[in-house]
Amino acid sequence: MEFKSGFIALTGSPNVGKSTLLNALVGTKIAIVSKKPQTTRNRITGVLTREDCQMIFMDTPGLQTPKNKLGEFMLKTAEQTARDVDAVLFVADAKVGVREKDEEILTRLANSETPLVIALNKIDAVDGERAAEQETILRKYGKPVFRISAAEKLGLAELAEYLKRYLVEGPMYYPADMVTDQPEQVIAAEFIREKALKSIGKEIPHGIGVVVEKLEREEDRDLTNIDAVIYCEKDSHKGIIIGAGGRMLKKIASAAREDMQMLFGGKVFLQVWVKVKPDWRNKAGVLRTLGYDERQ
Ligand SMILES: Nc1nc2c(ncn2[C@@H]2O[C@H](COP(=O)(O)OP(=O)(O)OP(=O)(O)O)[C@@H](O)[C@H]2O)c(=O)[nH]1
Repeated sequence: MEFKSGFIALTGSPNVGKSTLLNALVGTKIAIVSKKPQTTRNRITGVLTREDCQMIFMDTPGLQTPKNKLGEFMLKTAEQTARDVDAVLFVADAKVGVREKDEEILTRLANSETPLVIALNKIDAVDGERAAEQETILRKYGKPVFRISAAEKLGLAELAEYLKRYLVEGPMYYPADMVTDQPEQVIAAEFIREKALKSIGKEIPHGIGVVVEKLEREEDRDLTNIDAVIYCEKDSHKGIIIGAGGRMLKKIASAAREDMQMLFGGKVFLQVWVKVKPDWRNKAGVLRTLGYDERQ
């Protein structure tokens, strides 16, 4: 039996459930899920290994009109990824419906040489009629459309089976037990960012970045020591993140620590600081320190 492998880009508008889908397909919490749009900023790779094949998923940042350097970088990364892969999996949201922007992107993707597969997600949240209506819109592009629910794990086996046809005879790029190639620091930072976004709600819209400055293992004690900094734009935001008596920061850190313990195994000792760096999103240099490398 020949072994097949390939790279598949996950793309679609913000908040349609790409990260949830990646996690559901790969089976371990890697990509970051949040109710806020635009939470995926890194190209997090999920690896699905089976006896006969390996699929490497790229979780691309949402495609949208860029508003600042970070946005420009995100769009560029998404488009580059779509060109370099064996297939593109476009995710649409049955709840919100197919947007004008989705149709623009689908038109572009359908005309490109890379095979395109479309998934209509969140079918658990709509009735059959609504799902059928959205599916009709998506079928216009003459590409396969799958109805799925990433959250309820519906239709995922069929989707994965279909995607296998785009794999090509090739090596196992990653060891069978590996689920991501992101450096642990980046994943740890994403965990903190996700918890902060969830806890702080709308008060600091996208105005934070997280850097893990130290990640050291003490194998004999089964302990990982992590130091991280949350960057925000304003003093008032720093106050919100820290919270009265430091309670908010404590809540963020302890929730993040739980996820880290699951990922790294053993105990995690986590220390988080909050620093103000005005306008951090528009500074290419800072973006690089935060792990968003333009050269990728
Ligand atoms: N009802 C329902 N909700 C879902 C499903 N999949 C994802 N969601 C929810 O949709 C929201 C966005 O999910 P994400 O996985 O973060 O979406 P994303 O496309 O990765 O978002 P970006 O990182 O902004 O591009 C979260 O609140 C998820 O819980 C689904 O199948 N059904």
